[in-house]
Amino acid sequence: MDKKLVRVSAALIVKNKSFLAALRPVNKKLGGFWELPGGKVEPNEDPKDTCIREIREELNCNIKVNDKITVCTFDYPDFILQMDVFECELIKDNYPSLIEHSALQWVNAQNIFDFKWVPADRDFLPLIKEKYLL
Ligand SMILES: Nc1nc2c([nH]c(=O)n2[C@H]2C[C@H](O)[C@@H](COP(=O)(O)OP(=O)(O)OP(=O)(O)O)O2)c(=O)[nH]1
Repeated sequence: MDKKLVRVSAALIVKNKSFLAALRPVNKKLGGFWELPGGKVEPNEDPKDTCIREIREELNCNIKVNDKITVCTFDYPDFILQMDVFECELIKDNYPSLIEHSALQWVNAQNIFDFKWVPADRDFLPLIKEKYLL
């Protein structure tokens, strides 16, 4: 049987040459790995709107979504991921809250590869480091 294609939108929330990473809870799929905040695109939803909605749900804050950085495709054992990654910024006076994740962390050029990232994200982190953190 063909694997299911799962469409996801992820937010690279950039601030002062750092971006926000979130730790997936251990009881979830890919638990204990770090990811970009975001989630599944709903039917007929614009992927940019997915980012805005998910960041409100997961971090209780408002973001502005800028350009698409990359589309990441990854073949997981049980599904195929197709994830749009957008450059985002926090709207003034918005601060992320820990709601659905186990931890949040600002990541910079020095510590980016110290985190245990979800497998799909490992592919595009060098690009992010070069473009946004240096
Ligand atoms: N948000 C996010 N998801 C990612 C990233 N990299 C990556 O492989 N994924 C995967 C993990 C999940 O399988 C899927 C995102 O969907 P989700 O956030 O709704 O996942 P979930 O496990 O919380 O949801 P569910 O299946 O329990 O409903 O994409 C990433 O950087 N950010």
